[in-house]
Amino acid sequence: MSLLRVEHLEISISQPSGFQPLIQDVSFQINKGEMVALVGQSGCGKSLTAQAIVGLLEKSLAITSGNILYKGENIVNYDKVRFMRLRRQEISLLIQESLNGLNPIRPIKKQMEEMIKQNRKCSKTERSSQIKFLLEEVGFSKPDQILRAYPFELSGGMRQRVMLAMILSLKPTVLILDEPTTALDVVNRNRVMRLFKHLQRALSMTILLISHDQNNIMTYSDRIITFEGKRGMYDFTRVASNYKKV
Ligand SMILES: Nc1ncnc2c1ncn2[C@@H]1O[C@H](COP(=O)(O)OP(=O)(O)OP(=O)(O)O)[C@@H](O)[C@H]1O
Repeated sequence: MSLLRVEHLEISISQPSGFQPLIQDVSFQINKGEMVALVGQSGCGKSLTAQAIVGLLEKSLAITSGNILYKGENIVNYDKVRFMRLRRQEISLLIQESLNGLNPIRPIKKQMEEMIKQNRKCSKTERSSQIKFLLEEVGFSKPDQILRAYPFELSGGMRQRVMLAMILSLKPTVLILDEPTTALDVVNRNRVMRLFKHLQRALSMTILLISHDQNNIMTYSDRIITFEGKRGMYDFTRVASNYKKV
């Protein structure tokens, strides 16, 4: 059984004349433990689909048709509380704007501690060693320096890796990455992509990667789902068997 299945999804914008569809008839499925790339031309609906999956569509937008099945359950009509729980416990979305998710006037340590405290009961020692472990996992060789820093003291790429460490502390089953590496330089881009691959394998994490970076897609994804069509409303699935796998 697929872990996540999107069936004939239609997302519309509310206008005085009624709902106008922005994307229509989007269908695909993702199996547990896969890294799947979602690709397609700009504006075809990749980000909207990701936002719909985690219940973060803007107020003016709505799912007007179709289903989103997670572990067999249709989550389309979840209320705010259930979506919040889903995002905390099951499906995390990392987007460029996540960079703004850090509080500029609180040191990284406090922010990471709070995130873990909110979501899991563990001792202070356990929490502190988990935080360091996560920062090392995302490529910081001196986590203590990062923990003392304020967000404004870090580069965009470093802040993104901190956000990623915070999201990983939630131990999501599914990680949706919307253009996760655009703020990073080439070295960190490759490092972060290798990290995602490692997480996929080590934790059997399921990853949905939205990216325009052909290199990332070809090198790291197991499967590619392509949105095609004039209005960004078609899709098909292609197994990336011809690509070099890492
Ligand atoms: N809040 C919104 N209000 C109105 N239209 C929107 C909104 N968000 C997205 N759209 C429209 O919905 C369509 C799909 O947008 P979406 O951001 O999902 O595209 P995308 O495939 O992620 O594009 P890109 O690759 O450029 O990020 C586009 O036509 C876009 O203009």
